[in-house]
Parts: sequence; C-alpha cells; structure tokens
Amino acid sequence: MQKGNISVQTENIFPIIKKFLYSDQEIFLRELVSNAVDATSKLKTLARKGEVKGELGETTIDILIDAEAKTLTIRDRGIGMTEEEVKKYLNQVALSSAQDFVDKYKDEASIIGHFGLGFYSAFMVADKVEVVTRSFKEGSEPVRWICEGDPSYEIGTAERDFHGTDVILHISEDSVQYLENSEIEGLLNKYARFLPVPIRFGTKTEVEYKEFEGEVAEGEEKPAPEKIETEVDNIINNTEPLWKKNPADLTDEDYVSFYRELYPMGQPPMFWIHLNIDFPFNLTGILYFPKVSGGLELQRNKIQLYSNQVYVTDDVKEIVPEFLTLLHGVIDSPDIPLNVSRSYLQADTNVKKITGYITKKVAEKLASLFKEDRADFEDKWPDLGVFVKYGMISEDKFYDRGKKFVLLENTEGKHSTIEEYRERISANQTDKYDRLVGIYTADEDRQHTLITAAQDRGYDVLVFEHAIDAPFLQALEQKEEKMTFVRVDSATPDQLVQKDEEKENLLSEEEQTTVTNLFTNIVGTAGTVEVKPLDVADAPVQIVRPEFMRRMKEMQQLQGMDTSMFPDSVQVIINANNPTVKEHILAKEDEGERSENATHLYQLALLSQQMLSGPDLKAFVDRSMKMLG
Ligand SMILES: Nc1ncnc2c1ncn2[C@@H]1O[C@H](COP(=O)(O)OP(=O)(O)OP(=O)(O)O)[C@@H](O)[C@H]1O
Repeated sequence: MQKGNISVQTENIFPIIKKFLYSDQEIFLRELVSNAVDATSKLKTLARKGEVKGELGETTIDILIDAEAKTLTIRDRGIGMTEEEVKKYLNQVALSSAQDFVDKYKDEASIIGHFGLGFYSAFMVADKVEVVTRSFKEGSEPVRWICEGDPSYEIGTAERDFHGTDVILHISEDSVQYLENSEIEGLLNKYARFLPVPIRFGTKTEVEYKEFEGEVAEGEEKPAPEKIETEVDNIINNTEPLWKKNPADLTDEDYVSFYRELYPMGQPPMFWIHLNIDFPFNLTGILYFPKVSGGLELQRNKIQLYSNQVYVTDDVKEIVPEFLTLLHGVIDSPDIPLNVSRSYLQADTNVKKITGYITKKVAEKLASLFKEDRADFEDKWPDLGVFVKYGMISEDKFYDRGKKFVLLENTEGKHSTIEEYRERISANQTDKYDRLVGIYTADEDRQHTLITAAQDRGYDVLVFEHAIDAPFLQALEQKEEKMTFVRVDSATPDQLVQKDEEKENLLSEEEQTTVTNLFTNIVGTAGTVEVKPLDVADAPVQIVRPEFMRRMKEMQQLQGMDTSMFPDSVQVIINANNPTVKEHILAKEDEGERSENATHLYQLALLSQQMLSGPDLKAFVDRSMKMLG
C-alpha cells in the first residue's frame, strides 16, 4: 500500500458538511448511485463508438448491504478508474469540490439540490470509504483506495475481475439505519426510481402456479396446481420512464398507468400534457391535470423535479408558477441549476424561460380542448374552473390566454365565455354608466327568492360559489372593460342594474316619515331603514347588503382580521309603492296592530333570506298561525 496526503485542507470539512447537511444526509445514496449511473452510461457510449474491446456484459448496478461487516456497497460495471484516475478524480476533483462546497455555502442558510457535493457526501454516513475499481481500458490493474476522511489516504492493489467500481461505505455508528433493507429500499424508491440503468437491490420471490399436466384416472380428482417460487433479481427502477418516450408512440392507457405508478392512491387524471423541448433549454416531462374540485391544499407538491432522471425534489415552487403547483407529474431538466440557492434560482433566466414555457403549454392545451370538444370541456369545468381562475388571477399572461376559454356558469347550468356573456346580457344589463352589470349568487338555494326576482326582470344570474370566485370576479372587473359584478342580495331587484328612470313615490312625505320611524324602531341596530319607490310587484320589505361593504368585510375576514366589531351592513328597504304598506300598515288605526304587521313583514323579508332564527322565528310562526285562525 502506498500512502499519501490529499492536497487540500480537509481537516475541517467534516464537521461543517455534517452540520450543514444533517437533515439531508440521505442524499449520499443519490450522489453515489448517480456516479455509478454516469460511469455505466459513459461505458455504453464508448461501446457504441467501438472504443470498448470485447463484450460489454451486464451493466446492472448493485446495492449490497453487509450487516455484519457494517458496509453498504454501491457496485457498478461502468468505466472504472485507473490508478492515475483515482488519484485525479477522488483525491483532487472530489475532495477539492468538497472544499469549494464548504467555501460557497459557509454563509448560506438554504441550499437547494446539493449537487456538486458528489462523491464526498459518502463521508456524511461513513467513517471509512473504500473504493475498489478497475478501468475498462485493456490491461488495467484493479486499484484499492481507502480514506478515513482525514487528509490521508491509502492506495494499492486489489482483486477484481470485471471493470467498474465498488464504493464500499463503512457506515459510522450514528448512521446505522443505512444498514437496514427497508431504509435503503425507501431511499432507492425515492431517488433512483427512474434512473436509466437497472439497479438491483437484493432479490424477490416470484410465485407461479403450474397446472397439473399428467393423466388423471377416471373418478379421481385432478391434483391442485403446483406452487413454484423463484428467486429473481429485484430491479427497483423503471429505466425508461414515460416522459422520455416519444408521445406519438404512447396511448392514453400508457399515460394513465404511469400516473398510477406515480400516485397509486389518486383518482385518474382528467388529461395531460407531454412536455418536450430542446431549445433554448432542455426539458421533458408530463403534467397531469388532476380533479381539483375538492380541497386545493391536498393537491399541492405533487410535481416531481428530475435532472436527467435523477430525482431532485418535489418542491417546485421556484420553477413553476404557483397556480401550476396544482398540477401533478414530472419535470425533467438538466438545465435547472440545482446547486444554488433559492433566491438565485428565482432570478435565473433559464428558470424564467422554463416557467414561461410551461405556462404557455398549459394554456395551449386548455385552449385546444375547449376548441375541439366544447361539451366535454364544459363537463370537466367543475374540476378545471378552479385551476383556470387561479391562473388568471395570478399570472397576467395566463389571464390573456385564459379569457378565451374561462367559463361563466349561470343558475340554469348554461356556460358562456366572457365574450358570449357580454353579448347575451348587454341589452338588458347595461347600467346608466354604460357598464355591463353581471349579477351573481353565492348560494343558489339560500338566495332562491332573490334569484327569481332578478330573473323575473330578465336578468341572467351567474353562480359564483367557490372561494376562488371572489378574487376572480375582482380580476374580471379590473381587466375587462366596463364590467362590474353585484350579488343578488346587494340591492333590491330593480336597483341591481341602475337605470336612469326615476319612479314616482306613491306615499306622501309624511307617510314616508311614519313608515321610516316605525321600521327603525323594529329593526333597531340590525340595519338601516330606507323607504324607496320600487315596482308595485316588488316585495314590500326587502333586505340588502351593499356589494362594496360586503366585499370589504369578506376581504378582511380572508386576511384573518377580526371583523366582529363591524356590524353586517344590512339595509332594510321598504317599498313605498307596494300596496301592502298602505293597506296593512298606514291604514291601521291601532298602533299595536300597525307595529305587529310591520314586524311581520320585516320578519318575512328576513325569512326569505334564511336570516330568521331562535325566538324571533317562533314568534313569527305563532303570529302566522294566529292570523290564519
Ligand atoms: N462509480 C464511479 N465510476 C467511475 N468514476 C467515478 C465514479 N464515481 C466517481 N467517479 C469519478 O470521480 C469524479 C468526482 O466525482 P464527484 O461525484 O465528486 O463529482 P462529479 O460526479 O464529477 O460531479 P457531481 O458533483 O455532480 O457529482 C467523477 O467526475 C468521476 O470521474
């Protein structure tokens, strides 16, 4: 054995690396298996060029645990290294890159990817690393290199009858979990699932039943099938994941079964996009549209990021726009810098281009679905809507594309694009300021009375009942020309779309004052009272919540502010022109009867919006019975 000293200052590297990467210790396996894959791929490339003498033979990578010797070995049959190369790559490259790493990240709190640490990460879990390697080059002698993590190493001869490299980790006391099968299997599943070279970890038993094939004498039963168990290699990875294949060669079933492979528990996706671009950056992948009508949060963090089939992370926030994190699937790009900090990543021009590209592809896919089969698109809208609206709210570019296919649904289940909607309502729902007024409900059942009243006026009532709808209609108001939205309960039906016409008030000034005072007494602090000349056919008492005030309050609630101090700004509108007001209130001489009738009308208005409960509701029911009797 020859001894030497590694040329860089490594004495102090261990504590720093261990401290930095403690929580991410497990990436050592990804790094070492990636090196093994690289070495194997390089050999295959050389073989294709005719630069390898003799047969290539098996190229499978083995992961071996020896619990007794406390070693974990990563064995490849790749290009291997000569003694010179070991000295060059392991002593100089690997260890000096570790030094670079420490220099670079000393002051950096967050690190993404951790690539660039490579071979050296072995020392995060091992206190001694042994490498036995033999170059594919003809006449190469096997070499053994041993390093215990300090600057000294040993190099000498070894036994090995095939080319490639064994990296033998003598696992340290505080990392013994890496000697357990289940732990290693879990890590391989996470990081190595789609690596391009087969990776074997132990064996598994395959069971087969063989039917009895001999003669069965008459009256005798055929013997039960024979159970045959065979030990076969346990290859843990799929070397040709779907996203690397040519979309033209794939069927829908292929995509669906790949989705199942990624998310065994999930519902089948609605559709997908196969991404494939070489220039100006390299990116492949498949993005699936899940059914998102349920909880939004459940859907997140389902996109996995790969770099040349090596799993990197499922935290893709910096790479795809926020709304696209609702999608599922895989993005694979060697062009996303992985060894840098997040802030750098956000500013990176390649990442920006990738983000733009993905957004564009998603919008194009939706646009083509919309164009090709509108009926199907409408069927999927309950799941798609949230996603499209979210995108339109959060990305200007997506808004411009999305406005062509975003659908507004009305209470009759009819869907229209913004343009179609504009056309449909412009005649009847343009107000005196020349604005188009969209009318919507947030709760079809509860606001049924109000919806009917609006429809009686020929208004179209949209359904906006998802949490995303409030910011969405705000976005429409900002971006669309002369368009505004009001909820059915924001004004009396005739005032939803403000027209210029002044109505005559059938009550005298004095009568109006009497009615105002009477109702103010009854309503108390629950709201303000106003007497207005509405249509004769409109209800005598109505309750409205002005749009602006209600939205303000909702917004504050959304931001987690305590709004209990602000009363619900409810307005009680008395329809001066409804004959009931005259007949059942003003015409009554008896104060008590007058007040009782007014209370009854007020409670009817509350009831029609499901705002009546408790003792008030009981009083209302009792009074109704009495009236009937
Ligand atoms: N299993 C292996 N077979 C052959 N050569 C290897 C093997 N592992 C490492 N090497 C050599 O050692 C060098 C240093 O490895 P290291 O993992 O530190 O860096 P890297 O692979 O070049 O880059 P990265 O930092 O992305 O991992 C490699 O470039 C390669 O030449």
